Amino acid sequence: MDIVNRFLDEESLYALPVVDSANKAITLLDRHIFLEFFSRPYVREVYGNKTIVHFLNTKQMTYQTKTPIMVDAASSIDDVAQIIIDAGMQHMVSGFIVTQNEQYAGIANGHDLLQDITRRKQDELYYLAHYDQLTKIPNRMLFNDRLTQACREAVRKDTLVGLLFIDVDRFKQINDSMGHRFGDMLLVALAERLQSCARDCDTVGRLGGDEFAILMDTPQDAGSISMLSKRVVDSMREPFQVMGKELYVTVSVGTSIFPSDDAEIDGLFAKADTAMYEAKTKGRNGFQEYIPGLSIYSPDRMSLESDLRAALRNNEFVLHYQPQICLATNQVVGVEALIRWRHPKHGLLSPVHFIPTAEENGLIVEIGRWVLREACRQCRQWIDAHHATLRVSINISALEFRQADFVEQVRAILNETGIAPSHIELELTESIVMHNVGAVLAILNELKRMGIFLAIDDFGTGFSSLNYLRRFPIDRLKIDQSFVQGIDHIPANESIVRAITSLAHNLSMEVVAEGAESDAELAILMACQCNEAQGYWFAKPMPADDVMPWVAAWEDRKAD
Ligand SMILES: Nc1nc2c(ncn2[C@@H]2O[C@H](COP(=O)(O)O[C@H]3[C@@H](O)[C@H](n4cnc5c(=O)[nH]c(N)nc54)O[C@@H]3COP(=O)(O)O)[C@@H](O)[C@H]2O)c(=O)[nH]1
Repeated sequence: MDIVNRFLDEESLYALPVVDSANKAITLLDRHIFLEFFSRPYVREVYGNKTIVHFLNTKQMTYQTKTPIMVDAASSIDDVAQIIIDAGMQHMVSGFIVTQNEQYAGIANGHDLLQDITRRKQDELYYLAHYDQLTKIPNRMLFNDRLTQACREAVRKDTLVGLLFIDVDRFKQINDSMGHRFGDMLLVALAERLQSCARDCDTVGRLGGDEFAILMDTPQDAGSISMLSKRVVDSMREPFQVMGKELYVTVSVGTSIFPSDDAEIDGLFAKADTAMYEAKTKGRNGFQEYIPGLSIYSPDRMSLESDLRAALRNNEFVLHYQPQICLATNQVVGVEALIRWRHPKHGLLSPVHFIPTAEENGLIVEIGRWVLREACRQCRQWIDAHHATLRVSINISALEFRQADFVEQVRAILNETGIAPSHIELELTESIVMHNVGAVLAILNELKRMGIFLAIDDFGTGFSSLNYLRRFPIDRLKIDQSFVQGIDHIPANESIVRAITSLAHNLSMEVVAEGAESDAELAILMACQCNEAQGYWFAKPMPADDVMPWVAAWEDRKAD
């Protein structure tokens, strides 16, 4: 072997330093050779111990072999370290030639190697324990630690600490439609963007999943924390380029301040989390500071799951309805059914608190069936009592839609409640319809044959193939509210809404704009030729009993 000869010839090699490079193929010279070459005093000791050959359990190799022992190519220097340690050879002076593809790499002194590896192992362990492996930013443990330190420092100096809790809107949909690798790459890009918003003295951390946090060190006042929150939300306006695709992402941010909101770390997190949910409830893509009175509801996943089962059993869900207005006639043409949870302890909870978990644990199928039945029953009652001609739009989750008997379930509920299919619209997301397109097309065609209306919800936030879109029997595209909000002063939003409207009209679809809140927004939506709109400008979602009186009042107001 070249390497052996070279090794034996070049005594000077003995003095070379340890080469410490992980993930290289490693050759361990047979101890017979290095024992001859290296320090005699240690012979006895090594003889007395297990040999590496023995340790590796490589049967064909004996102690006397002159052939270098090849460790698996995937072995790293850490494996060697493990061998040294396990074989009880800490006291060996020298003995390892580390090569890659039989290239000389260096000579290791047992002590040095061990020390070096121990130090690096410690560094690695610290890194693993404190940094998120995907995004390379501090993980929850290190973030908590820094927050604790910052709060101690703040007490000493009588200053403040700001906590921003950041959740990516609709991350599950992105993961489901684009795959987990794409989702991972997006999280990496998000972490970078968040870091670009913060100052060097702040800490940006990943708490897990699609949750991030920023520790704002010694903010001047609550205004500085709001400014950072706004910067974070605004920074998402630029689309992300991930794996050759362009994607618009929004985030919801909740903030809390030490010590005014809470003097304990857990309390600060709970309050920022509560504020974040409030931001989501207000339509996502925004920030909210914690204000006393916001109901704190942040159960762990397990308790939420069992609470949700109990909620189904105890009939704690309720539907609220938000009017949809035809912009040409100003008439109420439909209502969207939106679920709420009348929680026995926490009052009326927004779906942002429980729909994502229900989608993860599968309970959404049962909840969705309840929503469908209840919305159909309610619509039938409005028709019977008020001769209403309303259409009720119902949100359908991916898991519900993918049930093998979804169409049959819909048909059975329509029959059971006696509602005509032309009063019902199902809202599906882009991620539902653009997945397994052949099967989806068959289901959509079947629903369409029944006479049900079909809409794509949150249009613009996912990926739609225009080729598929034109083949689907879709009646309406609902433009996501993130493009509607601020449309009067964000030129990009207006361009997006114009593009979607023109696309929809060319495909013989109508457009509903979601989240219209101001006169100015509404004026632009009309100028963009949107067919319908819904949003707080008209009305917030309301209990079923308020709908007909609201419709009557709207008609009266129109007549005046
Ligand atoms: N699978 C199901 N998902 C459901 C169901 N019911 C609701 N949801 C989904 O939960 C998300 C949050 O819904 P909600 O808190 O009800 O918020 C809706 C509106 O209240 C809100 N909205 C409407 N107008 C405005 C406005 O002018 N400003 C503003 N800030 N928010 C407004 O938007 C939500 C409507 O969302 P969408 O469905 O996209 O039209 C939401 O994702 C619901 O889909 C359910 O039964 N099943």
